[in-house]
Amino acid sequence: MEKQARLLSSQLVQKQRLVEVLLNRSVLAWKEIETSRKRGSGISNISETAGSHVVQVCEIIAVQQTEEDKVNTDTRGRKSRKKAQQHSKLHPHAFTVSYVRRTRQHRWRCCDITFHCSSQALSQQWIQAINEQLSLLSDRPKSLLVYINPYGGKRRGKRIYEQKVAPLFHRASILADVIVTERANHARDHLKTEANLEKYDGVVCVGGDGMFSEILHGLVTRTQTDHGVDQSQPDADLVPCSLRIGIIPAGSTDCVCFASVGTNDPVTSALHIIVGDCQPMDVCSVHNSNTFLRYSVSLLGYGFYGDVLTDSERKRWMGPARYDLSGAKTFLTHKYYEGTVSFLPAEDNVGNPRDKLQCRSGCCICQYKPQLDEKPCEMSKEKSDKDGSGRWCVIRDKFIAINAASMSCACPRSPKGLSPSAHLADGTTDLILVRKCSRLDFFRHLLRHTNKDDQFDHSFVEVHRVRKFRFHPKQQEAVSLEDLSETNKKMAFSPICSTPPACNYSSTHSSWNCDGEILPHAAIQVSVQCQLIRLFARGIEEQQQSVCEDPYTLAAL
Ligand SMILES: Nc1ncnc2c1ncn2[C@@H]1O[C@H](COP(=O)(O)OP(=O)(O)OP(=O)(O)O)[C@@H](O)[C@H]1O
Repeated sequence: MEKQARLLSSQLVQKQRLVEVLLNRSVLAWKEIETSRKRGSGISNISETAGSHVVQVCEIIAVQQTEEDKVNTDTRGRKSRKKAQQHSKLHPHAFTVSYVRRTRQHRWRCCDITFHCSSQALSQQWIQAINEQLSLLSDRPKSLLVYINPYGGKRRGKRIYEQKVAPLFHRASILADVIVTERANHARDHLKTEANLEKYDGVVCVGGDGMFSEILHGLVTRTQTDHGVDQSQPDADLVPCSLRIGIIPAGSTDCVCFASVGTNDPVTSALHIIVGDCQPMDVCSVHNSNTFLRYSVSLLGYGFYGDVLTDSERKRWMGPARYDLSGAKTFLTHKYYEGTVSFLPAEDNVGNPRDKLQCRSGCCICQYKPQLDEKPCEMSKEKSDKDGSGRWCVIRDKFIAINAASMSCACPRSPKGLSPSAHLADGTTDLILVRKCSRLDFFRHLLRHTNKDDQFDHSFVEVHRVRKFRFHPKQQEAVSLEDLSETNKKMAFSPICSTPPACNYSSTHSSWNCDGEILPHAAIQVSVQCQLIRLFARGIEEQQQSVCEDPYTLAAL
């Protein structure tokens, strides 16, 4: 590690103890001089070695002069107050540094530390030196456009923003223009056409996954329009969005926030925005022929997950309990759907869906840049087919579920997620095919989403990491496996009907669940757009990362 030049160092007072404080380009560090009393530190990103503390400059939120009436508020009891008064006579000026402190389960908090100085000039010198370093952090946003869905989740979006997020933005001197949405798609439409995006360094979404999807569609569509790209073309090379998106979780489902931060906590998300984190994210574009349907960042599910969503939408009045009821009902119905899945395997990807390598902060699989020459597909049992952009694999079968997971889709119900090793930004999606099987086998497969067993380790399940895929349903009756008697077998394999409504389209086809929205088409083509957007996040940190202790800084103290 290269020795960093010392920018400033002084003996200051912190909580009535004399400390040596040092600032260089990367860290603010301090160490007690009077005593070397060891304190229980708990979980923290401040490195504490024998009374020395280190905070990374990039995790400092702000520094400000401490108001006089607050100088002694950190003292309890009469004795310590008296001692504090003596100290404050000698060190009447103070400045407070607010910084990120990690707590449990990937949560961040904003902590304050106050240093007392003997002179106003010294206090100002410290404030100026720290502010100068903060001003060099060019990734930090200065101006944000915030959309709040007042009806998301438990209708607490506005309160969450005003009480937990706005004060932090204010402290970090971030200007925010706030729009409280008045209808569904208000944010999407505003972003698409009206918003003056040049004014902002990022867009913030206060709401759940549905609200995030609005922001995603608005921003991606606007970017393509501004660059003259026609997003209705399935093979169009979409232009990545320059503005980052911040997600303040305030919905009933906040999967995207969870996958990119590791927790659904508004304060943590606000702090990731303030420090200017950046997490690239893949986006799937979904088309039907030359018609653009939607973008997806998490799950595209046909069959089981499509049916659960369709049924649960009819039960919205029940609240979140509708998902359990619809899940149970769909499971008992046990339908399968016949069709053809074609996919372009991501053979140049360094990972695979069963390698148990989870996508984490600084993920090497997402950072790997593959060569563009694609090797031929080695799957012998499937027919292969060329479309000029690589070797496609084709599977015709009866499926209970076809899922494409562009991220792990981990949530409290399924802590590992649908595809535990899926990556946020490697340009692929994990295509999971669950073929026709018994109800018991399907139950065993579902159960494995909740325990440590490999959910892909079943003869009727296969998983492929792909860059593109297509699905074409066979237009025939979907049947309940339970009722598969000779009579209805005949019906199940009856000739393909020419007009879908004549053979009850809704029972022969499932719907696609596209990040929680129902798609009206069964036949779709999907293309993964590598790193099309960026979030104010850094991915899930491997463990509670302590800052690397800077030995030179500590030695200098
Ligand atoms: N002012 C508004 N009035 C009604 N609907 C809105 C408004 N603003 C946004 N929406 C819509 O509300 C839907 C749900 O919002 P959001 O994702 O924030 O909450 P949620 O509780 O997680 O959603 P869900 O009901 O899907 O679980 C979004 O699809 C969004 O388009």
